[in-house]
Amino acid sequence: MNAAAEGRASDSPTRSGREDNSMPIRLLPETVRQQLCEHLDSLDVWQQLAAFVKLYPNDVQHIRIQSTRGRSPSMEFLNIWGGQYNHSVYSLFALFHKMKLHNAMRIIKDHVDDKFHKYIPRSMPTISELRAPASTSSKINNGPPYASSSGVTDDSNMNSNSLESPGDIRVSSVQRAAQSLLEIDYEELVIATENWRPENKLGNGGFGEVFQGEWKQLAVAIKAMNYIHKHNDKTQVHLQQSYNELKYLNTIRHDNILALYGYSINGEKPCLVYQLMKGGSLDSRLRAHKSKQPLSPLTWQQRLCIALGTAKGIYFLHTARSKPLIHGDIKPANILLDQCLQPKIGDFGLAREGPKSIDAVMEVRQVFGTRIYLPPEFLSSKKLSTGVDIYSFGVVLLEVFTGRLMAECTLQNDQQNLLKYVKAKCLQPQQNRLDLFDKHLVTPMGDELDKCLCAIEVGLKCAASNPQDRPSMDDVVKRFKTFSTES
Ligand SMILES: Nc1ncnc2c1ncn2[C@@H]1O[C@H](COP(=O)(O)OP(=O)(O)OP(=O)(O)O)[C@@H](O)[C@H]1O
Repeated sequence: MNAAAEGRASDSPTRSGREDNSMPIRLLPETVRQQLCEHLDSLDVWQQLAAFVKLYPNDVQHIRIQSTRGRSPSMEFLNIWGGQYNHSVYSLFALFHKMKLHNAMRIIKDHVDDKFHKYIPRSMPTISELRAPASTSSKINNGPPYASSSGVTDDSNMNSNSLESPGDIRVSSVQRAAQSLLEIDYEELVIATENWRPENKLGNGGFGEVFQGEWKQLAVAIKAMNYIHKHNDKTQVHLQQSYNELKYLNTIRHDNILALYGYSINGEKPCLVYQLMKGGSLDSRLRAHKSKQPLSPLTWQQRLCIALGTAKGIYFLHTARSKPLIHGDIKPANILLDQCLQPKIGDFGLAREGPKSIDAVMEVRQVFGTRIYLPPEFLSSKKLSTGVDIYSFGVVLLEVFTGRLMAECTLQNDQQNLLKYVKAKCLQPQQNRLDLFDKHLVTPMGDELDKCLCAIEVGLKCAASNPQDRPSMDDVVKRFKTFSTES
């Protein structure tokens, strides 16, 4: 009998003998299972879990097949390990403990005896742990560029400057990152949002809720973290929750990068305060025809301007410092639009310093980002370069001009759908290519048609499977400048 059947993980955390009289995994409430699986899927750890409990190869193969069919691999793992092999929630808790999956321990802690809670580290969760996955399981390892207590670590080959474990984060480094940033009194944010009035809520994100408000005559968006810490260690919360946004967003000033105004840590919940982007996210704008109060679709010219602005923002990230900064999660949801529909790139939770130069490649231990926007060399060989952002940008371009969203293609079980479809269309005569364009507005004509076809062509080049075939962001910006009415 292998370890999976024997319950190898059950001798921990206490090693005081089996504690398997706890609830069987299969009886975990559905909401908890769901939350747990979304979290584990976002970390992409099912293979490590399966290896740790020595699941039979045919079980592993079963999970792999189900995963390619769009099923949650973590749910499959639980079904096998918890169902077939009848392990208890305690065993699962012990397994997570061994694998340092601390947030997973937190998710199921109410279903194991209180005496084991002490095995959950007292340290505050990292950004990666706090970022509950989005509604799909496509987001993988949201971990920021440091070894996370979720057990997912980056490669030791990585430049040490870009690799700080939560324990390594010094107050001084965060203070440095926050130096030019205002510390805002929480009460001012309560007033700004009219006491977090539900009508002021812009949406929910992985970190918590986002509200709009008026603070000192300034229209702001306030991200209120939903993690309520219990250890009264506000400095740690500040360090670990805000570090990446502070470190990167606060040090980069560019018209196409979202402005971070300040932070607040003296209240009920830690908050980050940003410029309010009245046009919402590009993602919501591309889906606007489906909303209850549909907005008019973006015009072709607006799409071309959004493409140019986003390309400029990425180019800046890749070139502003001696080492490129890789955003790592370029997608329509992270491109925000101001009232004039100018784009700004936000969400630097996954940004990291890249290899030594714009053309260099480095290997990392874990993939991070949103799977459907990630290139094959990163997904399969964990090769990180500026090419990752370029590929993601290419996918975004195809979405913007075709009006077809990758997430929706994925629902039809074929992530390559959009790329394949566009590639095939581009081989056809121009007349047939007209079908490519977003059907929610009049097909472009004349000069505009040429520009939009070129934009799609650039999108396809950026999303080339071979990173060598992708253009540089410099080339992309130059190309879009010629399409734009901007001088
Ligand atoms: N500065 C802003 N101005 C206007 N709306 C914003 C701003 N920042 C975020 N939002 C909106 O608030 C909602 C939540 O945003 P948030 O960035 O927290 O989550 P997300 O990007 O959807 O998810 P995740 O953080 O998991 O990637 C989204 O609808 C987003 O468009």
